[in-house]
Amino acid sequence: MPRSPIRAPKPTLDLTDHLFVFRQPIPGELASGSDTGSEIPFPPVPETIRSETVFDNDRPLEIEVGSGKGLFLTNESGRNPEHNFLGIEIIHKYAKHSAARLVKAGRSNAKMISGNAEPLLADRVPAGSLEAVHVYFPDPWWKKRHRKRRVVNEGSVQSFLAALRPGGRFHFWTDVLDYFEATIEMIAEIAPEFGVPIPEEKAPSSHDLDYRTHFERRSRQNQIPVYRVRYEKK
Ligand SMILES: C[S@@+](CC[C@H](N)C(=O)[O-])C[C@H]1O[C@@H](n2cnc3c(N)ncnc32)[C@H](O)[C@@H]1O
Repeated sequence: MPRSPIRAPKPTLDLTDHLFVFRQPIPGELASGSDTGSEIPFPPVPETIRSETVFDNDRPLEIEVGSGKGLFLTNESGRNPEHNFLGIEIIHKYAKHSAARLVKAGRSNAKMISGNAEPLLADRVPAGSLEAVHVYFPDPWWKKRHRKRRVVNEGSVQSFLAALRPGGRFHFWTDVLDYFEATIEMIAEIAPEFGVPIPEEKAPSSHDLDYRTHFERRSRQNQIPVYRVRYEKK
């Protein structure tokens, strides 16, 4: 199913407090991050990602990998103002769109990073520091030879596990049964500290944006089954 187009935020909307840009250096390229073109003004990601460096306070930090249009971050940061929420989205225009949504909603406890979540989780998040990692409806990469591109893979699961505090949560929802089953099996094998998956229920929806994410809305409106679990680190 194709994704619906998104509108670019108004250029007058100031996103600088809500959007960091992370660009991995490309060998041979100057360290200026020139692949973001004229959009360099967004601040770079702090060397260490924690509430103190990103939000200037010490509240529990939850990270969402692949935020898409930012519905989860916007809703959840409103519901839970005592926590901080950081979304990481690799497609710049979606990261900007999500940041704009957070600005418009007046959220001071949620921000976006435009960039690849995998190296950020592996290298910049201190061990045992996160309250939760959320991955909702990751790109399926159906073809067998492309499966190694899946964002939930052996390496990222190890990073999530290391980054979470004891008792911290990893939420994984998808509508791709094969992805779901392969992930459950892989976690049981390589990350027993996550224990058994805990089923999560779909919440009743009272209005058109009252879903966990845009992809959850799309699946539910099209009667596509969704597989939802949570792990809690031992
Ligand atoms: C299928 S969409 C789902 C978006 C949203 N989670 C939802 O449920 O509506 C998956 C998103 O993950 C993003 N993504 C894929 N790989 C990523 C990575 N390595 N780091 C950050 N975002 C990534 C994609 O650009 C895309 O926006």
